[in-house]
Amino acid sequence: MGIRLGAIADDFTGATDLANNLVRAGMRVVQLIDVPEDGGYGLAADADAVVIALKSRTAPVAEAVAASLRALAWLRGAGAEQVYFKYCSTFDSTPAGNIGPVAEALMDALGTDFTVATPAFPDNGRTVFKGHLFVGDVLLSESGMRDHPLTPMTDSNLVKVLGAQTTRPVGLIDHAVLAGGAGAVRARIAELRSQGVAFAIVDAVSNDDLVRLGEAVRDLPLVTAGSGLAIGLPMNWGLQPSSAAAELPPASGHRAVISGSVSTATNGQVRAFLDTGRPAFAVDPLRIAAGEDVAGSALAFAGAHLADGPVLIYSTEAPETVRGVQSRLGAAEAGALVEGALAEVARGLVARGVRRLVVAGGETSGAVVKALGITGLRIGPQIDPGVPWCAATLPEGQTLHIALKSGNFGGPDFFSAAFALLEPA
Ligand SMILES: Nc1ncnc2c1ncn2[C@@H]1O[C@H](COP(=O)(O)OP(=O)(O)OP(=O)(O)O)[C@@H](O)[C@H]1O
Ligand SMILES: O=C(O)[C@@H](O)C(=O)CO
Repeated sequence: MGIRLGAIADDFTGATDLANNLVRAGMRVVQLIDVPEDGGYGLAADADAVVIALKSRTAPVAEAVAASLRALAWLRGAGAEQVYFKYCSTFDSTPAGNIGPVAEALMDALGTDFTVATPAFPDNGRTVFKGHLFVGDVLLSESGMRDHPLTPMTDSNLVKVLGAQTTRPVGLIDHAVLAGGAGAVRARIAELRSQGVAFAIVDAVSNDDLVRLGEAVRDLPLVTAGSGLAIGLPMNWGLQPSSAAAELPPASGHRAVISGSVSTATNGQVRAFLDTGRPAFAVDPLRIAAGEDVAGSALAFAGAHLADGPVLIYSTEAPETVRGVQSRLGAAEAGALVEGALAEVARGLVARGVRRLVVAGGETSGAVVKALGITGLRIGPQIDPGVPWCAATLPEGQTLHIALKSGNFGGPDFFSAAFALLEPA
């Protein structure tokens, strides 16, 4: 039997976030790192859903479209009955805008003239009302996303934002329709379709809204959303939440955290870890730039402390410190130096017996997973909203438990909570 749902995610930690919500709603999920090169369908054996993680969010439009179509072809080969295009819950898009063109290309390839679009994820404070996206209590355009270096979001009106990214008409399914249940949503979809509307932004302020929407879109070949809509889809295949969907092999081996994230949430989590007095090593980009073997020093430090419990290797710093480094080295160069060093640290930690690894930061996660040669992840139990433990089979055959944390996700004691979750009950 093939998979039920096939998903294409436009970034790495976003893919894990989606997979996590699907698992919580009862699906067994495998996340693939990019499209497998030669078949690779064995990776999807016994999965209900496969999420393919791309790096297409900020790629040039033509590249994002081509990668998404490659992923679609693989998912159809795996038997996917419905396709889910996952983007960020803050609808991150460059001014050129990849969400519209990718969605259009997927619609054309699937031969469908209509789809829905909603980044709502109420559990993480993302809600859509009258087509406007809120982040916590403020409009998207008044949130920190306004100043994002790659994807600044200065308009909260998603009908307008998506409308600027597509030649096709964009409409709205508003909260009053959602309140009427799945039947009312289906009727509104039929109405919009008859008017030639191709995309409907959908309001959702609660998980109940997303469950109603999930039921209503059961027969659409393509849905587009943040990770929130995932909670309403598995039940369309008769699947119910169950802990069995999140089962991973038992975990053992040394524990470590690698943090290359510079976000506010991660800064707090690193501080909380340091406050516990556990061993921690700071990676300084300026020392790497000066030619010092910082990764080697970090590994020597870790080697001396791994037996005592989790070790943290981090480059996480407050925004003003990061800006200072970036002004001396250039932002891209600083990022590349740190990612290279942390990737080497990851390889060295695994060689020293680390089998439970937490990684903080989307770019950092991508660099670490690539360095470790991981091609697929089995998704396990949730640590905090959007972040599950996963199990990966390393190229040498060992199992590595790994958690990939998006910068802004997780509570203040995330690192300790993560390891506690893996302890036998
Ligand atoms: N001290 C530092 N100085 C300069 N750049 C750094 C420093 N520490 C990390 N970086 C770089 O900053 C970038 C952080 O991106 P990353 O995606 O890993 O984390 P994030 O942006 O906080 O999280 P997310 O993208 O998941 O929201 C990486 O390229 C990383 O190498
Ligand atoms: O939807 C989100 O906010 C996250 O899954 C994400 O995409 C992080 O980059």
